[in-house]
Amino acid sequence: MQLGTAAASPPAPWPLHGAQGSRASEQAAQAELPPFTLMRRAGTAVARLALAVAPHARRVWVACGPGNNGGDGLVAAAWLHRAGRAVSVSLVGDPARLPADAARALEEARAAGVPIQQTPVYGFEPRGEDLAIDALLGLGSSRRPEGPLGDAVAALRRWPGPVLAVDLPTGLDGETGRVFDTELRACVRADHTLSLLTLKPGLFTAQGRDHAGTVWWHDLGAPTVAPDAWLASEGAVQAVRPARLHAHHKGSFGDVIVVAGAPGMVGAALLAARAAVRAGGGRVYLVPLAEDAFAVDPTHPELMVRPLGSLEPMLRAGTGTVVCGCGGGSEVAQILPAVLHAAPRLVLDADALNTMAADEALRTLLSHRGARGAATILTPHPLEAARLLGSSSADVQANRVAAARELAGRLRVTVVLKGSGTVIAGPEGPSWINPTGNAALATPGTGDVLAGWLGGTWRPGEAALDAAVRAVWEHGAAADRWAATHRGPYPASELAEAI
Ligand SMILES: NC(=O)C1=CN([C@@H]2O[C@H](COP(=O)(O)OP(=O)(O)OC[C@H]3O[C@@H](n4cnc5c(N)ncnc54)[C@H](OP(=O)(O)O)[C@@H]3O)[C@@H](O)[C@H]2O)[C@@H](O)CC1
Ligand SMILES: Nc1ncnc2c1ncn2[C@@H]1O[C@H](COP(=O)(O)OP(=O)(O)O)[C@@H](O)[C@H]1O
Ligand SMILES: [K+]
Repeated sequence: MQLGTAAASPPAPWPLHGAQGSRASEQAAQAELPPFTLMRRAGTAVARLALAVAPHARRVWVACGPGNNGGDGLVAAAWLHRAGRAVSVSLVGDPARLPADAARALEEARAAGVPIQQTPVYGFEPRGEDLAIDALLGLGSSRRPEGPLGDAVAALRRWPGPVLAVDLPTGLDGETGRVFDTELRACVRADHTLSLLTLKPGLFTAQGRDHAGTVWWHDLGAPTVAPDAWLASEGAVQAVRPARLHAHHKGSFGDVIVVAGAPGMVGAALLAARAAVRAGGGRVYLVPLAEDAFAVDPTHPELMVRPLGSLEPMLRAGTGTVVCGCGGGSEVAQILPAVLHAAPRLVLDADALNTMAADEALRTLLSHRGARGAATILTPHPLEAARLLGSSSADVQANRVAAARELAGRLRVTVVLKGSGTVIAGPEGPSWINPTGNAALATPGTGDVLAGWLGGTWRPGEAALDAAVRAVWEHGAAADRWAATHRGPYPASELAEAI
């Protein structure tokens, strides 16, 4: 099934399994089924999808690797050959060393009369094929493809026609979405990927989206194994979208206090506050950190602008969600202790995060919030997360789910690790990956909008994780609607009005 397909009711969240979970699922299925059953199902599913995505294809090239991923490709090749397609297989690997299932697939493909070329791919150029199938490496992939495998990947990258990847685009780590080759060259860029047995998280975050194309999933009829993470869906978001009842009044939704905007950065605070209004926050107060800031937002007179001196009494009232940090500069340091102490629900972004990264005492205050049941959501981009973890953004990007989880556990907070495939993680339970959003969001201020949106949508009493999953989905969905009719970056001020 294709993810996101329109259905009578919006789809539930999709279960994601990393390498360990996928292997556990494979073992559970193998234990129940006669030998070769899973591979036959896998290869057949690949062949059927090939015909569905490229019904015109008369000639198909299948690049098969040295493991069971190659075996899936060989089953698909034989199936397509029997269906009357002109199939050519390039087998990269020693036929004598194939695992048992793949060896059987090779035997059957040969018996069916599929032309199979060995160790060829160097210098391979298309000869009129209409579709290429990447069955080089899947779950067993652990390092940069080199030698003949690297040549085959290069040939697939030169390929001008559509590419269907079996299980994973070769060169991509299915667990993390990192490309093994740090220069991002030795990885197939597929138009379609059919994830087999389980859906792999790496298809949806880090470099995964750019290499997987449209993701499809076939569970091969295997028993279900508890997921490692969830992919958010419209249905999952609807399930946690709070109702606006007829009898609701503005006090029903909770106040929002945006404390942000150091001198020269007041725009960031405005973006957050405007988004909080749009998100349905009850009363939205804007407390600029810059003393000479405006006293009213003329285009949004519903925003209540208050001087910094009024913050502490407002915090003492103890009911509002506080959004803190957007464009906060070094000035944010002065108010963080009070905010950490008093806010019942707190969203920390940008300079609030950088300030905490440099101040252990503030981090201790933060983790104490978790211990006393006060909820906090951190919205770092990878560099901000790295500063908090004492690592590098490359380390964070190498395993985004693990990094978000580590940070959530250390500080006892909910973490929204932003970027392609935003990760939402709490200290316990499965994490979430968000599939909405696109590179139109890669422009200044869209993170401020997200922080404000989160503050405005988060209801008193609601779990931080639910609010975060919903806000990130809606923020990305607005960008997807916009990108359907526009090119280039999405101006943050327009996004703040549109979600
Ligand atoms: N078993 C079943 O019933 C089912 C299996 N299924 C299918 O099997 C796939 C997993 O198969 P798999 O475990 O054999 O791993 P696969 O990805 O084919 O590669 C392993 C081989 O590649 C080699 N290798 C790795 N990286 C390399 C590199 N950079 N450069 C060079 N060599 C490299 C590695 O060598 P090694 O690392 O051990 O030296 C090993 O020889 C899975 O993705 C799915 O498609 C599903 O259809 C469900 C049913
Ligand atoms: N390629 C992308 N795909 C999806 N979302 C993206 C992409 N690039 C950026 N975003 C989103 O845009 C926002 C940018 O936030 P951030 O980096 O904090 O920018 P700023 O601080 O300028 O507002 C985040 O929500 C992030 O997830
Ligand atoms: K593959």
